[in-house]
Amino acid sequence: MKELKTAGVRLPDSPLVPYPSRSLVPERDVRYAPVLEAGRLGIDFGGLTAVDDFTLTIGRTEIAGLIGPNGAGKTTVFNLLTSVYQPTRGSILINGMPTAGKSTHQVSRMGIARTFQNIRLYNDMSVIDNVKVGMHNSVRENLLAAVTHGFGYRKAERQAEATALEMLDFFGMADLAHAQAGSLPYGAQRRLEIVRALASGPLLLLLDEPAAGMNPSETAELMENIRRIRDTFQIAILLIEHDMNLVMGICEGICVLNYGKVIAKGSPADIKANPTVIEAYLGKKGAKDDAEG
Ligand SMILES: Nc1ncnc2c1ncn2[C@@H]1O[C@H](COP(=O)(O)OP(=O)(O)OP(=O)(O)O)[C@@H](O)[C@H]1O
Repeated sequence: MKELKTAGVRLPDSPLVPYPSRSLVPERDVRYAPVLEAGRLGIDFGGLTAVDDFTLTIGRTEIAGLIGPNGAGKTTVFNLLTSVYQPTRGSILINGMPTAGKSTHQVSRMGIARTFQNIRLYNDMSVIDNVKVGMHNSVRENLLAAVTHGFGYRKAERQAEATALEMLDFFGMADLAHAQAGSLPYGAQRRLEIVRALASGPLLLLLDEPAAGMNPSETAELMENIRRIRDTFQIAILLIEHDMNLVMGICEGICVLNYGKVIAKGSPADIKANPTVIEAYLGKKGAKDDAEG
């Protein structure tokens, strides 16, 4: 397996004591404390309870899915996990540390990165500069050095450039490094968003509808890339996705939301066979066909 020199976060060398895992895939990551523990999370917008009693544990190297009908509260969960919203109730631990009261930047430094449902790149900037923006976590100390020691800053810049190129190469995009981000084809822009999120060195990567607007071959490539990201960087991935082939094909554990509440958790096989999910989300006939297929 290709080892990136500079990017990514490694699991600790010596395993922790056995952890009583409550993650979506209990047999995975049993020796490590979970990367995410969300406990009884809830948020109200005025009179509307968008998310309620949301409890989810994600293991260190788990690929997990968050699914549910339109308006179920999936993006709101991402906004809670990344401190875009502060919860009305409940708690979030990232790598064992509470996020209560933290800003989005602080939570990013704690190890969460995300992509958005609608692509949010700096279209006028180059591809590589977009990746370098994503690296702000690791180079921020060096920005201070820019003010105090010019040499340190130039060295940090060179390192950032090399790391960004290495990351782009990992996704087959090194030759596009100096193209304008906004000029890339749609699929490449989506890939760049993921590279940029990864560049911050997260422990947990949140992908909001990564396959939206992709054709079947782009989706197949995306699935392969998601697996490669997990295997190479040894991080956890939580994705929101409506493409059930992708979700069932790639996620080891799935959490289903309906009207802001968790209605099921389990393996793809469990979810496909769960009558509550079939009724609430997949549609009786579609889910039955899928489960039997
Ligand atoms: N800032 C907000 N103010 C008021 N209501 C909100 C806010 N954010 C989300 N909501 C409401 O919370 C509910 C959940 O929305 P959310 O976008 O999380 O659903 P979703 O599952 O991501 O849907 P989709 O699959 O369509 O993206 C919706 O009723 C939405 O209108």
